[in-house]
Amino acid sequence: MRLQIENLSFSYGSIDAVEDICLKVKKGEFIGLIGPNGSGKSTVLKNLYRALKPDKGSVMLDNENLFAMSHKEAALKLGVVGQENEVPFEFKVEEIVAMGRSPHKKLFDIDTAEDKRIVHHALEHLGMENMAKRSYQNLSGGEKQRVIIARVIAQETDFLILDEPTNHLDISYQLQIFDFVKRLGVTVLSAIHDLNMAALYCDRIYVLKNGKIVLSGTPEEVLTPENIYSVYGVRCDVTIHPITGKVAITFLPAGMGI
Ligand SMILES: Nc1ncnc2c1ncn2[C@@H]1O[C@H](COP(=O)(O)OP(=O)(O)OP(=O)(O)O)[C@@H](O)[C@H]1O
Repeated sequence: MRLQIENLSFSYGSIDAVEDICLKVKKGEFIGLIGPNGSGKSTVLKNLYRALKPDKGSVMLDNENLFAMSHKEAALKLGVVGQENEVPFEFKVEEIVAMGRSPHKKLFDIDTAEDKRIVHHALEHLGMENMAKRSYQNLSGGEKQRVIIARVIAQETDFLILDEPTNHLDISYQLQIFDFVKRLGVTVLSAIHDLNMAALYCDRIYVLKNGKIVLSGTPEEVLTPENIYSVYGVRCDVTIHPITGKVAITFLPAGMGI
């Protein structure tokens, strides 16, 4: 087991954001975390990448207590794309991506030819090589998102935690990012809003509602019209797509419901 979360709970002051979360991720799995706005997806992920500390529960990464690891040890194992990616100073795109190499280095180590090759390779994969010298702050939301994904690729971890990684991206980059991450063959835990994307890419899905996991299973098991209605209050039609062989959801506007 790569990741095992047991009974994790977290409150923001008096707001109980997530409660008794139990979740497992096996090696090589692509796991989706879905649920309505405010259901607690980011809070769970922030507790994993240690932006927050759980009030209760345990998190084991490769059978080690995640919270007993140094930040560097954790960063060598876990790559993170969070939701807030603002950078306070003026950095070039290639400098941001090079930050992904820092867990592999000691303080004051300079970038080696190998680091530069990895950074270039990551930018190339995201179609950003011609933007390497641009200032990060002047990029569009989608371009920034691709730089942050290039940075996590340059970090070369085999476990990615992604919080809405395709937020801001047009459909071509959404598919490109998920295809790319899938091809990497790494273990992934990702919050995903788009249920059709979750159906296309996830091996298993956990569903959060009001801070609790209410369902889990394969996309076929979880993404049924009944479940989607009970979690989101939205009517839909679900079929198995003839080309992808995956669940395809058509949402039904008010008045067109069954
Ligand atoms: N910094 C904070 N202070 C207080 N409450 C917070 C804070 N961040 C989140 N919350 C609350 O915790 C709950 C869970 O929020 P969270 O951001 O984890 O949900 P989410 O499922 O990721 O939502 P979204 O889909 O909108 O990104 C919500 O009720 C939210 O209002």
